[in-house]
Amino acid sequence: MQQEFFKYQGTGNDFVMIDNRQQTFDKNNTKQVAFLCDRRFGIGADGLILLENHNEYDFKMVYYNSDGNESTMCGNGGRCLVAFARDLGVIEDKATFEAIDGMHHASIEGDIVKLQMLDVDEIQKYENHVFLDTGSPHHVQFENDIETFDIKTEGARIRYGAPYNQAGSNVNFVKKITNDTFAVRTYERGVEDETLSCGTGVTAVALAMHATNETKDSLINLKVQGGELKVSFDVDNEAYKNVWLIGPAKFVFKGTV
Ligand SMILES: N[C@@H](CCC[C@H](N)C(=O)O)C(=O)O
Repeated sequence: MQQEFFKYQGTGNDFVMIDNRQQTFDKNNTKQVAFLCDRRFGIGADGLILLENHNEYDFKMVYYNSDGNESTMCGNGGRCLVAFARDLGVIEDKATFEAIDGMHHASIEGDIVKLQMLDVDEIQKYENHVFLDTGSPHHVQFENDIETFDIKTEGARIRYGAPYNQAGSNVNFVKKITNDTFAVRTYERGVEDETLSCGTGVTAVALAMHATNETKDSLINLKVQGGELKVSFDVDNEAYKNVWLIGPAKFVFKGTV
């Protein structure tokens, strides 16, 4: 059977999008998802996302990593899905949708998508790193040599090492640029490589930088390999609420495979 697809990217984190409102996509076919994401034999993407109908909300998001397995929340993918939903005529400029980590609000203006992320009330601080879950698990650590650092080798070592082991964590390397601006490079679990941007990752970095007093700001600029994102939040005691991930999400091309 021929499969129509749409390709979107958010700061270089790229996704195959499929309109699955008619439930025609075989959701358990891990090999097919991995094939569609393969950059040499398939379309090529960091992940694949299904847009499905939802009883209560505008739509439902189902996210797969490029290894073919369904995974936890993808922030850039969520932003791209909002752009896809707008382009399909499912929404106008506002959306409420369900993802694996719960309900999300979003808005879109041109190609800028604002996506509300999970509230975060547990941030684990260690001597050399911070761990938190922003819809997906994230290890955050400083790396001053960020431009030349071997992200893939070191990221994989941390991702597969204790305490994460096989279940794994995404790994973010951070360099402070100014009090409200940080450079970030991310090794992504399920892609098993560096991606050009990670939405839940930069969200984790912004909250981790605030929680460790590296910044007092609540609107943080994140420079990633594929562009720039912003994260804003409110702080209530030690909890982070009203967390928004903001940045571009763009249609690239569509086709049939
Ligand atoms: N690219 C994503 C994160 C996707 C999930 C991650 N690879 C995992 O399995 O934990 C983002 O933009 O948040």
